[in-house]
Amino acid sequence: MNILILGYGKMGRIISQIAEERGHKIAARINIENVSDLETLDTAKVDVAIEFSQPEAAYDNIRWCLQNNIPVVSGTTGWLEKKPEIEKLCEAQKGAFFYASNFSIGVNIFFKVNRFLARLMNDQRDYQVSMEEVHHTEKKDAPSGTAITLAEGIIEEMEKVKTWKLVKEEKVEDQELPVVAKRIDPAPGTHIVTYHSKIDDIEIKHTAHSREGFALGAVLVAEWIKDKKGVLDMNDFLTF
Ligand SMILES: NC(=O)c1ccc[n+]([C@@H]2O[C@H](COP(=O)([O-])OP(=O)(O)OC[C@H]3O[C@@H](n4cnc5c(N)ncnc54)[C@H](O)[C@@H]3O)[C@@H](O)[C@H]2O)c1
Ligand SMILES: O=C(O)C1=N[C@H](C(=O)O)CCC1
Repeated sequence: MNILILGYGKMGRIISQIAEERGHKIAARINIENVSDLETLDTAKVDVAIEFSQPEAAYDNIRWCLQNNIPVVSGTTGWLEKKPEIEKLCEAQKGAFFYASNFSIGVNIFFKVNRFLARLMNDQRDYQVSMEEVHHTEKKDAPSGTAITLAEGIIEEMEKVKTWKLVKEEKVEDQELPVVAKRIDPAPGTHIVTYHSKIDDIEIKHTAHSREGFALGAVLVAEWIKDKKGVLDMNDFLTF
């Protein structure tokens, strides 16, 4: 396949490397400095775009792909207030748009464990749920997209939890799920969900050891999406 890389930073570089190791060609590597290269790119020769850029760039990048009939796989976090507009455009263009806050298989298993635990804890009124995420200091958004997906899972499963809130210390109203975001180098991504009571704590934790799992997941999805249409996510891709 001919893959367009939109965002050639920490993630874009690993994605390019894995894509080439898997026999794909890179049509172009686009960063903030060479966005204008898109004007002369032969879009007919691009099979799929993989977009890992920045919160303020993702919407325009994805819109450009859909307008040029290029299936697009995006992992950029921190721009999701505009996602409904992209979904509308995707349907109107009869295109393909795939979004995941986290492409690693391990985290997607963790998402399921998180929901299962939240369902069990729904009846346990003495426990207070909280979350902590740890990422490297260059990360632009907080909390992480992964933390938001975890929080949304908990909110859907637990009646008493109505919203999540980014906090410095874990002391909030009973209806709010507190999320603490720590920035410590070189952390590629750690997420901890804790249920605390006077008697005991229950904790689940996922630690990424590198960015490889995110990047491989994105390339595998790009291979899978080539002939698909519509608004898609990890529930469409994964078989578990
Ligand atoms: N979904 C996942 O699995 C996952 C995993 C890791 C990171 N991420 C997200 O991916 C994004 C990128 O992460 P990163 O660590 O590679 O960041 P990074 O800062 O290392 O790289 C981002 C790159 O985007 C480029 N960029 C800026 N504006 C652009 C534009 N208009 N068009 C194209 N490129 C542009 C920058 O030049 C930079 O090189 C972040 O939002 C991060 O949260 C998601
Ligand atoms: O390094 C990042 O930035 C990451 N972003 C994603 C998120 O916000 O959840 C995934 C983990 C790494």
